[in-house]
Amino acid sequence: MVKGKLELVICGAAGGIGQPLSLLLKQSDLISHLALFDVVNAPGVAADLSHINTKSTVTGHGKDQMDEAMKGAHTVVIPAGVPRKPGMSRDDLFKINAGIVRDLAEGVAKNCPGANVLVISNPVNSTVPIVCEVLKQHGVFNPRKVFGVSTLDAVRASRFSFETNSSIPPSSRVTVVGGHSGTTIVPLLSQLPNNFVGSLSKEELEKLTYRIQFGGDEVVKAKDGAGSATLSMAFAGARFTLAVLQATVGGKTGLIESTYVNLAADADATREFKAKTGLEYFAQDVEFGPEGVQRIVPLPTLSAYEQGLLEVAVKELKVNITKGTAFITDNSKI
Ligand SMILES: NC(=O)c1ccc[n+]([C@@H]2O[C@H](COP(=O)([O-])OP(=O)(O)OC[C@H]3O[C@@H](n4cnc5c(N)ncnc54)[C@H](O)[C@@H]3O)[C@@H](O)[C@H]2O)c1
Ligand SMILES: O=C(O)C[C@H](O)C(=O)O
Repeated sequence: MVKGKLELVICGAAGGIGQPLSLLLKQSDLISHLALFDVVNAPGVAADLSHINTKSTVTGHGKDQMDEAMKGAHTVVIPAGVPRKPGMSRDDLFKINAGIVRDLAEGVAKNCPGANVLVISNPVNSTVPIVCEVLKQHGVFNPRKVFGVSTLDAVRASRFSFETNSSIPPSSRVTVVGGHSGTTIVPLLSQLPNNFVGSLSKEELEKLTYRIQFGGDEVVKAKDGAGSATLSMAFAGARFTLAVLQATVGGKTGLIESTYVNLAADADATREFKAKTGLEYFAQDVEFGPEGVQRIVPLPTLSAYEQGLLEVAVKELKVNITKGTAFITDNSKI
């Protein structure tokens, strides 16, 4: 095991997301050691990336080498698991991915209990509760360090808004709250400048919102059985991961991204929302700090349309969260 100042592990590193994500993160000087873990092909991907002339050392770890990959890691990114095929919902992935994510969370608890855990594997609305419950069972849960990576929703919201009205720069950040599946995805387009929402008809706003909510399905359909978003996800995943690293080790302040977290990460700021909705997890704007979540940014005033979207999202999230939590609490191995 090669040790540097900051080790980042990618679990599922040889996959459709894992490979381009590893490539993008190999370019970061914040990372000293990039450990690539997968049940297949990790050594080959690592050998390839290790030839890139940037700072980080890259190592590959196969099926029985999760512990060595994770030992002492600062940050663990998890895109491990199967993707959707046409006609499937993200929840249809639960029966396979829940066990994969559970086992990886066990590895975190054992090898790097203080690590940031960035969950990409679907269904995110349920896999984040799985990670949290496993860490709780081991007595190492810190809600400020577990993140559901819903950044792709924000990336889509920015790009699709620009396509709708080019007064909104494609690089503008859009707050997207709720969760990461269909109608749990609530883009707060009313927060965009230049009276963006006011410039849209009701139909245009509904069409844009729907495209953001179901952007994943658009890619699954277009890939026609070859999987789901990988390259745009790698882009979004790298943006999110680097924001976490810049805040936790890079000394940067004020960085904000929408991300799906356990609301205990900022209990004071979310107490009223949690009491009103009954939700323990929710995607919201988070400002990063040295310990992960610095604060959860209070929800802005929503439009009547967004309030309606939120009410639908809350109902579905409750089901998703309960499913993930129960997978661990009702099947405790410890
Ligand atoms: N959060 C998001 O916005 C978002 C976006 C796109 C895809 N996803 C999800 O990401 C996941 C991965 O998608 P993909 O297209 O990269 O799939 P993929 O099948 O191309 O890659 C998955 C990788 O995980 C590996 N793997 C499987 N079991 C493992 C285990 N126990 N330990 C370590 N590695 C393991 C596989 O060998 C494979 O290399 C899917 O669940 C997909 O739904 C999430
Ligand atoms: O749609 C999927 O299944 C993958 C991912 O969650 C996405 O939003 O692209």
